[in-house]
Amino acid sequence: MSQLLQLVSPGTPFRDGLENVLRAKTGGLIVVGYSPEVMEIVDGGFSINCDFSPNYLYELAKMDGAIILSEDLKRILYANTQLIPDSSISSSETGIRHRTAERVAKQTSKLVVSISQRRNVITLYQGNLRYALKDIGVILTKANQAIQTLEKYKSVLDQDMTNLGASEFEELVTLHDVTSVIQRIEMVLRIKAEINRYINELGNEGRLISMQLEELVGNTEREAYLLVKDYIKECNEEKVRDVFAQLKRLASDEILDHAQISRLLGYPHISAGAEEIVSPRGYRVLNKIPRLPSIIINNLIERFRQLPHLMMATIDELDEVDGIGEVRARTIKEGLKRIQDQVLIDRHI
Ligand SMILES: Nc1ncnc2c1ncn2[C@@H]1O[C@H](COP(=O)(O)OP(=O)(O)OP(=O)(O)O)[C@@H](O)[C@H]1O
Repeated sequence: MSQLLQLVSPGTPFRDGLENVLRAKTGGLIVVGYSPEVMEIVDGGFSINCDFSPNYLYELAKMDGAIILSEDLKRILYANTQLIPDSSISSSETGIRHRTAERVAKQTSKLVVSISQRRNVITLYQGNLRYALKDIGVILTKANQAIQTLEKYKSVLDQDMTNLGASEFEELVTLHDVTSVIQRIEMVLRIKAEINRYINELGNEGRLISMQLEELVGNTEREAYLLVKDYIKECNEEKVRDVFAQLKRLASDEILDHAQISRLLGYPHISAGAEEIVSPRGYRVLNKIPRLPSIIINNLIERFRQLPHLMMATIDELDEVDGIGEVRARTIKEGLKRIQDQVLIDRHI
């Protein structure tokens, strides 16, 4: 769907052409791509074979019948053709143009666009997908509302993350604290995905929204990834990826279920374990220390296993880790202390 929307996003010549036809109120039926399956159901018309231009599309739409474009939308191949799709293919549309469009899309898997003459709407069909393009003003309003919601959720998430960070240094983190933060992250990511859909549909009108989104949550996926790596029972890349894949699949009410999320992290006995104290490995904290390569972070975690042990490590002990010399050991020790001080101050704001 998002690829489809990008194809017809505002600012593209194709969208300009569709808008021209819509404004002219001639109606239109357009097939994108000319494969053997399409050839089979096309009858009559003229071969045009010229470069695509929004104005040509508008002129050709004045004629009856369907227009066929090349798959890359660069050429207009045929106009004034009749499409004869298999009439046994089901269609929920009532008008002939729209019914034809839906059937052709199902039969050929090509993108078919129907522009209604009377109802002022552009409808996209591809396979079983059907999508009526919305007015840009309406989408912009929705996208702005979603950004406002996102801002609120993100600020609560930031505070929760800081509080979690502070509890980590005090060794007071419960599994419940961790699953709460993961819930919030997932909600933020879902709003982000919704806004991304609007951005796709807005094309170059969505630039400002896109910048705001990047500013607000550009880093959230990375933070979420490190958080899961910090707490998942068995830490390997495949398991971490799996947690995110499964989180995505949860229904909205399931995200609120702490037991579900604990299970994803590898803690199946939630009723007994909700208040279980857990310790992070230290991925999030170590990633905040500037210029610390990931290989060294991995070596540190392999050696000390948990953040509390890492915090207690002396400069000599840090120095013994592969890839760490005395200077770097000092930087790490100071970095850890600085992050601890900062997070404890921030928590009490
Ligand atoms: N099989 C077809 N092949 C090509 N063009 C078609 C086909 N069926 C309908 N059309 C086009 O649709 C026009 C008539 O559509 P009709 O008014 O029945 O459609 P509709 O779905 O109600 O759309 P609208 O909302 O534009 O009225 C025809 O004049 C013709 O240009």
